[in-house]
Amino acid sequence: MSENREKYDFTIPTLGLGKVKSPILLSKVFGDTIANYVSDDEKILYHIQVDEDSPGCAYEDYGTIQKAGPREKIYFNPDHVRAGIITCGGLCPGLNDVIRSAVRTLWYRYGVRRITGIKFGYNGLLGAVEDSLMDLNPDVVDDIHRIGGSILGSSRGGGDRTDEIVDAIERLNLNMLFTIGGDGTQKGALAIAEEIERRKLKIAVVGIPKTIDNDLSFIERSFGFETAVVRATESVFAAHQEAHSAINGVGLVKLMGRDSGFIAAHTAMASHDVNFVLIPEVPFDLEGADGLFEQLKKRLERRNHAVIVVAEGAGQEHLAADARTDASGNKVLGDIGLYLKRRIVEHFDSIGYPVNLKYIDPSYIIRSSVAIPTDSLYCSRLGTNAVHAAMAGKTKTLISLLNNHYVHVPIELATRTRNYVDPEGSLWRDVIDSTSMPIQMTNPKK
Ligand SMILES: Nc1ncnc2c1ncn2[C@@H]1O[C@H](COP(=O)(O)OP(=O)(O)OP(=O)(O)O)[C@@H](O)[C@H]1O
Ligand SMILES: O=P(O)(O)OC[C@H]1O[C@](O)(CO)[C@@H](O)[C@@H]1O
Ligand SMILES: [Mg+2]
Repeated sequence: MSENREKYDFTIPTLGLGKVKSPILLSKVFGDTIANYVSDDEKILYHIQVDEDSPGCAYEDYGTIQKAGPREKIYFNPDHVRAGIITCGGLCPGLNDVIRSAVRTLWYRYGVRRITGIKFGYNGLLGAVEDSLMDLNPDVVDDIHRIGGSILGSSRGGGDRTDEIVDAIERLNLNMLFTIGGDGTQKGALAIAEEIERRKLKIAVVGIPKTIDNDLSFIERSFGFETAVVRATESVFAAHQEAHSAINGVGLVKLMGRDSGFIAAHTAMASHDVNFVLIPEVPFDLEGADGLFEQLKKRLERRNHAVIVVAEGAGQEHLAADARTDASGNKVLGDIGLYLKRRIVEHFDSIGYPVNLKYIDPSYIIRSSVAIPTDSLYCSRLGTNAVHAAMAGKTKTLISLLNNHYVHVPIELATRTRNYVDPEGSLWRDVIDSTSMPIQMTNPKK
């Protein structure tokens, strides 16, 4: 097993040595009940699974990751800092919590007074919108955790115009940029940081990973994900209630999850009412003995009602090919929810076994909602650690939670691959167990 493990290079790029004494007064002594500075040498293990048969089974061979947190010596003199914060890509619960925490840490902990919010993502830096800048301070961000969305707005597209973006960053005199966004945003951030390096500028680029789909690698759980699952279970409860109260009732709920079915998988397990979970990682048939129609019929004959959860990226093979992409280059997906709704009703009508199907698509209600407390707390800590990283001169770096520690992960590593539900892993196995979805449905013979 351990032979297959890849060794990752977790080296964190920096702008230079930290020579400035941090204005945050912490301790270097363990046991004095005062929080300690974190040194660059404090690391955690990436792989914690131990395979006892293999020599040197864990430890350094498989990568150690630098812990995030306040450094005793920092790179930037806080008086000289001009920080920029940007949110890009789709909305996600907790964006405002991250902004709030970054602003408050810059202001109160480091004494930074020049903080600029860039509105509507990378397009805001490209002059595509009027009044694209916003001064940020603790008063402005005081209550923003109580509202969903991002006070800065967001957008797709434009991220590949790296030269123009760096020109704008130079014009604004920024020396640190916080990029809050998903894989696309962070790929853009890396390109920006590389151009900054080519121009021999000293500007830190630190990412805070955001994706409601939970599909970023090297991030244990992305912020907003728990909120999404909580909100999604409310829709499943409604779908179940409707289905349970009808003759041959079928509740069909479509959830987000473009390439990865984490929200669908977790919601199914958290709600205990779901019978069929359809995710992008696991193909399924509609027709045939192991197809959805036949298995749904069996379930209805047995229990009179059924609930199906489908992730938006599931079953795309059933839909007409669509070559379109959005402004960021993401593939435009076919609407699998509406397709299933139509096909299920048509099929059961055609066999003289009509069903009463209620369809719920709560996607944007979920995505724009306020973060639940556990997510809010998480966002606060990500924002704070991002500021510590930038002040210490880290760049091309993401803040992540791994093995229950806040750590620095190179953006290059985090954006190299996507995080998927492993059809052969324990999460999907437990989904199958808890829903009793027939296992043969998940292995179509094509
Ligand atoms: N490969 C890339 N290089 C440079 N910029 C990119 C790249 N991919 C995307 N971007 C830019 O990043 C921004 C956000 O990308 P995108 O719309 O794909 O959302 P995201 O950050 O992946 O978040 P999510 O998928 O959660 O919505 C856009 O402005 C887009 O132009
Ligand atoms: O409708 P939009 O804004 O293009 O975003 C939809 C996509 O954004 C996401 O919510 C990711 O942020 C995906 O789950 C979804 O596919
Ligand atoms: Mg993305």
